[in-house]
Amino acid sequence: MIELKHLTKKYDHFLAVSDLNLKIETGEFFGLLGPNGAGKTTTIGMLSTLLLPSEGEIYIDGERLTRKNNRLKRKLSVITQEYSMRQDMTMDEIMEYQGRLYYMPIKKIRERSEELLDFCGLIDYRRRTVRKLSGGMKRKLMVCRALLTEPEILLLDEPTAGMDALARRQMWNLLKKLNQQNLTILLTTHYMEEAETLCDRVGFMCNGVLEETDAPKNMIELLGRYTVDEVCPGGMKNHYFHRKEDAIQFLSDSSNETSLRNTTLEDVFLEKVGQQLERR
Ligand SMILES: Nc1ncnc2c1ncn2[C@@H]1O[C@H](COP(=O)(O)OP(=O)(O)OP(=O)(O)O)[C@@H](O)[C@H]1O
Repeated sequence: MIELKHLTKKYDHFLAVSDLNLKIETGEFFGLLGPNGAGKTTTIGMLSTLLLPSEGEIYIDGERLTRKNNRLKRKLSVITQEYSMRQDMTMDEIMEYQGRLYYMPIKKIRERSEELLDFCGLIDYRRRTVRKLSGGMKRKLMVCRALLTEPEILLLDEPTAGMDALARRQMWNLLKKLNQQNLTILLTTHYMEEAETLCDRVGFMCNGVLEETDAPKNMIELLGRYTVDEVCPGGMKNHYFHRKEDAIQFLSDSSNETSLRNTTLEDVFLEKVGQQLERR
């Protein structure tokens, strides 16, 4: 279990993450959502111990996480937004290099690499250099590399940023399969559909503050499962309804162009975070 207690990060006097309290259960898939600059990457940075909190603590399975606690740090693996891999190395070489960094026996590195590259659908490309991989393949390779040391928790900062629709879905399937094997996953994303599809729970962050956490389904239920989009003279308006009959009644009463659809997590996000952003 991951536990963040009063986690706070200041860059000089700028408060990037403010008094963040959050529990993520073992085996949970958690999504941290928020607009640009909300403090998501900073939170991942503190969890990976690359950044030191200004205040507060992080506990993993009840034990306090510090930079010096290598045994505890090995329970976590992080995938950042940058492709931090040598262009001239093959997949096999990337994996071997990583394993050696962690003093893994070569036999174990080879066995585990084979298993992971196969699991991620990369085995046929294992002798290809990073330079010749597509963006999606590079991201999957980063997942393989992060899992080599058999972590229990995977932290992913925008794992599908810039990916095309097919590569994104392949990554979703991969992350789902890993989570089904009881890997705890914390990801940040700007894609609400991604969070709605993958996450057991999501948290909305805005201006360094974690506003709300819940299952996407619950958030949608609370707002209203049915949305009517109405084209008004001033722009598009959304109306949310708990009962389909009420939404249909609204449609027939409206003189504007209207359409009925299911409410999505994106609607919830725009309702909650969008209003705060408009005030900025
Ligand atoms: N090294 C730094 N020094 C000063 N300010 C920083 C530093 N890193 C981040 N910030 C600021 O902290 C705030 C949070 O940044 P962070 O990168 O955590 O946001 P984010 O939610 O990950 O954004 P994005 O979705 O754009 O990646 C931003 O206002 C950012 O400008």
